[in-house]
Amino acid sequence: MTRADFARRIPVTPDVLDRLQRYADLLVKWQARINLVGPSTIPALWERHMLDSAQLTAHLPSGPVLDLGSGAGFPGLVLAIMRGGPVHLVESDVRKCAFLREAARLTEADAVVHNVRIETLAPFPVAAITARALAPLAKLLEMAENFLHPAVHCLFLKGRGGEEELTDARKDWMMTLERIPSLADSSGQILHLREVHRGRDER
Ligand SMILES: C[S@@+](CC[C@H](N)C(=O)[O-])C[C@H]1O[C@@H](n2cnc3c(N)ncnc32)[C@H](O)[C@@H]1O
Repeated sequence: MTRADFARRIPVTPDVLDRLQRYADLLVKWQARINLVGPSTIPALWERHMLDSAQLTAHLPSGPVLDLGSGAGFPGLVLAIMRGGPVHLVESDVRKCAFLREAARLTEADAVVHNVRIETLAPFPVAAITARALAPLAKLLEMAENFLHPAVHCLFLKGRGGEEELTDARKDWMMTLERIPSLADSSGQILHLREVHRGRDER
């Protein structure tokens, strides 16, 4: 998938596309020095990373977003570029945070980088929580627990194992669930959770 293919799938302004390109260029440049994403995924950057992240914009409520384990900025930094912020990027690795700060500066993204482990971050109000490739769902909800409230939307990008993770998470958590097929991965889905709270459905 090229940048032009991406723009055919996701409606974006020329300005946003230009800022995404700046982000892509910086990522390729830094990737030579630090491992930001799997090297084999670089040729498919616009599909595997940009489209995969950008598809979440259609499902996000307005208001602050918290992106857990942002790594090189997927999906959080793409969302900050596409829809404005604030998007809070939580990442424990110091070098990845240096990259995220530089990428946010260069793309004029409304992103706040928190170089901490998510478990230690003092909670603040957010409208949505996003994550990709951080942890299985049950663990992810534990990590997000301080930020959960009935109105928060959780949008988690999941691959093939999503169903198994759901079964496991439902042993300890109740939620309203919508499954959305991924635009970027034929075996993947977005788990859109609302009203997440601890408990077990005994019906
Ligand atoms: C597999 S990477 C995924 C990165 C990105 N979300 C993506 O999909 O490309 C997971 C990232 O989460 C970070 N991480 C792991 N545990 C964390 C924690 N408890 N708090 C904050 N970041 C964490 C790691 O440093 C790593 O960059």
